[in-house]
Amino acid sequence: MNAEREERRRTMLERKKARAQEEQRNIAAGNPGDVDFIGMVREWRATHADQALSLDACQTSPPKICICVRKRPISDKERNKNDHDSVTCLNPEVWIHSAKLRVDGITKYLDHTSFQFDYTFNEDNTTEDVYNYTTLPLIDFVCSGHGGRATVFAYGQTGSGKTYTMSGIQNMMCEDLYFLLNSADSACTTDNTNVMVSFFELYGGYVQDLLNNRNRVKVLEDGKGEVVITGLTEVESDGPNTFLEILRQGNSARTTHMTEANDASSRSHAICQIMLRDAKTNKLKGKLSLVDLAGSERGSDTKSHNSQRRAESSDINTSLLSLKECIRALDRDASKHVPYRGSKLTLILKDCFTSDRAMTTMIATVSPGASAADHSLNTLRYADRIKEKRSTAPTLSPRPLATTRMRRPSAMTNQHLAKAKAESPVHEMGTNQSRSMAVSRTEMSATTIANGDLDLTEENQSRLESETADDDLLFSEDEKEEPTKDDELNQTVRELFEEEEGVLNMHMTFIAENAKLLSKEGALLQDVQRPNVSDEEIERYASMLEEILDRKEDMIAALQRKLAVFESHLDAK
Ligand SMILES: Nc1ncnc2c1ncn2[C@@H]1O[C@H](COP(=O)(O)OP(=O)(O)OP(=O)(O)O)[C@@H](O)[C@H]1O
Repeated sequence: MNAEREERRRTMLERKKARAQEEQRNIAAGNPGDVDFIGMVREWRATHADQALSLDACQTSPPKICICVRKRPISDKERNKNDHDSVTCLNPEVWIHSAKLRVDGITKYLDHTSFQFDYTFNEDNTTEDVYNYTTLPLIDFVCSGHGGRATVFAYGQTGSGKTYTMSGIQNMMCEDLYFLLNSADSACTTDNTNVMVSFFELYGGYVQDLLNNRNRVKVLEDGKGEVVITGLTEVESDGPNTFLEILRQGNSARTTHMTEANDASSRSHAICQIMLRDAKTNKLKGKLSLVDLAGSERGSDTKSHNSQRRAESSDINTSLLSLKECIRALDRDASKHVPYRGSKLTLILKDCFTSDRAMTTMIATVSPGASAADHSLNTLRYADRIKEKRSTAPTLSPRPLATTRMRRPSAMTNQHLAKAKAESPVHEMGTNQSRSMAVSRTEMSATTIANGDLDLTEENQSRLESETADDDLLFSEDEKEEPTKDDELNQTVRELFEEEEGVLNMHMTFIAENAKLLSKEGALLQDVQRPNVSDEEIERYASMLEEILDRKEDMIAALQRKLAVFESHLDAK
């Protein structure tokens, strides 16, 4: 027996030493954190690496809605907190690994959740990769001169890389836009088309003009259903250099605000719109909107916030829920309703959802840290719901991408790009590539209102301006009187999604609590299985087990009640 005990001790010591060595190796490689978990993820990756497809392999004719995921590299701040990388992108899949304990409360194992999108970009992919596969086709589409509306959204948790990705995309598109406008087969050329740029922020219910001292401007929808932002600056850009300068001005207005007002940037939606207007008639020939959305934190993060912050969060949640519904509606039958009045954000982007010549890209950004896994899962679920149903792109056929992907920057533009890169917080990484058991969900039905081109003649503009009252969000008299089925539907959709969010939150809490209880049960069982356990200890075991089982029963009953109410509302609506 002594020899056996010695042997066990020796094995344990060896294991401990090997673990410590591995920990040191992980730290040296900039990968601190739970050694076992890191080891399991590493092993998982080694056995699954061959699942990743090349980005080219996933490229089809651009879908009407393209949803992709970008994972950023783990940051020094996360490393210092001993956070570890728990996200794996195997294009077109993304996997979230969660550390779990078995019933014994000791044995660790990995739980994996995966989703599949059009593309997934890992930490080694450059912003240029993201741009080439997601945004470049949209620029081509808009430049074809047929009134195309294209929108690129960056969505994700605060700090997950939305602004990093969006500012990189902005910088890269400057040149391609003019290259395409000047290409031989283009219906839009710089001779017959004016490139107009506006840049504004939606913060706390206000629209602020980033190209004009953050002036507050008004959003209004006239009797014809056209949405206009009155007083918003549109700056003409005559080439890539001017374009970069406009972007720099808009971004710096945002950045200044960020330092002044805490982390306001993460609470605002920043929208950069590039309008291609007919040089003679001012008619809109194409529009590209680049939208850096506000951080997608959930209600649970805002419990400690004051009422203003909670109102902001509620505003952001409403706009993000509404946005999801509008993009989903885009992908459905054109006769269906688009609930664009659900928020100011979607109202402003109305023509991007109601035009039959619309294309949308959603770049969902995720932080790699295990501590952000819940947020990352929420981001991926949000993106996953948008892409359930697929339709093909509008009949306009974009020109071959090869022409645009081979960008030939002029010396002068290069200088500007270098300057812009130096000024922007964007730093590039290398290149690589990286497929869900995407949960199929019940679709919410809705009905579409067709919309004509936004024709901003001076007369129209001044008429709309004179109609502007003190309210920031105005509707024509016709619109006000209308009892609006839209509003009711928006409300229903919002309520349903808020309720769904409540169920998901409760379910997640249930899982977390259940895991804790399982650990307790494991420890309890182990304790009572010792030799020579006293009667008192067995009694204590029985009473603690009863407590645990009661707690479980309560939790299951509460979750069942919430689920039943939610299901009855789903059926009713
Ligand atoms: N792909 C990436 N490669 C390297 N660094 C990145 C990448 N993505 C983001 N970062 C860095 O991570 C940090 C947070 O990024 P960023 O500001 O873009 O996040 P965000 O989602 O826009 O946050 P917020 O909602 O608060 O504005 C920045 O320091 C940025 O430089």
